Amino acid sequence: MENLELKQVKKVFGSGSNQVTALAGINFQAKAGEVTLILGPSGSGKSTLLTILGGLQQPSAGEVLVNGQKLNELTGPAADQFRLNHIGFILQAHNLVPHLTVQDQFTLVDKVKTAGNLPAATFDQYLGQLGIQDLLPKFPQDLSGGQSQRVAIARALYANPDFILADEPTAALDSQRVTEVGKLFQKIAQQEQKAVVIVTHDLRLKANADKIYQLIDGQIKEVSE
Ligand SMILES: Nc1ncnc2c1ncn2[C@@H]1O[C@H](COP(=O)(O)OP(=O)(O)OP(=O)(O)O)[C@@H](O)[C@H]1O
Repeated sequence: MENLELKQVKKVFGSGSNQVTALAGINFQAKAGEVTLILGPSGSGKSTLLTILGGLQQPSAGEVLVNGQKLNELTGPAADQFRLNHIGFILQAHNLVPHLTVQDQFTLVDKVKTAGNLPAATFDQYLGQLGIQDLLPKFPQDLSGGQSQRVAIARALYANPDFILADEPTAALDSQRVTEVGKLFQKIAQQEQKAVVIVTHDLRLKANADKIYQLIDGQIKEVSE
């Protein structure tokens, strides 16, 4: 798996006077080895782009391609299997399971995806870099927003996906943590040849991005920084 691509992707919600064009014909590519940042104001289409890229929702028009193969023609169990094996989502609602400890959030991944998850030594390193080793016995209700965010990042990384798609992964973090998370994403992209796509308002992540795009009113353009 090397790249994930949008070709002429449009997404329109509603109809008539309620119609909203969230994405107005997007061409975009996320490549293995790179952290790609997509910046944009609220309502510019960032979450829509990310969820279409990962196959969580379908475009109204256009194609989603994985290494040139059409992802948006996969449906039902085949689409679920593809997402499970290749895509790691870090979503705004961290979606931690309320009655499971942090440790068990990761054990649950092993139950759902029985092969290909990270070896314990590598995962321990990531836990250390995310500063969450001490949180393993805790329940989600006892975590701060920033701690939940870092656990959600760790859970996505644990499944060792080819593509890591993150929606505002650092909103609740202080600047030092943002730097650490940014460095971890970049290390994983480079050393493990993963493609990391982050949609965010958080300009602090620019320091660890390889490509930066701006999304405004459903249109995307690369910015040179
Ligand atoms: N399921 C939906 N039904 C109707 N409109 C939607 C739906 N999802 C998104 N939209 C609209 O599409 C536009 C883009 O929304 P989106 O959530 O992708 O933006 P965003 O850049 O992620 O915003 P934010 O930074 O606030 O999360 C907005 O006008 C939003 O109201």
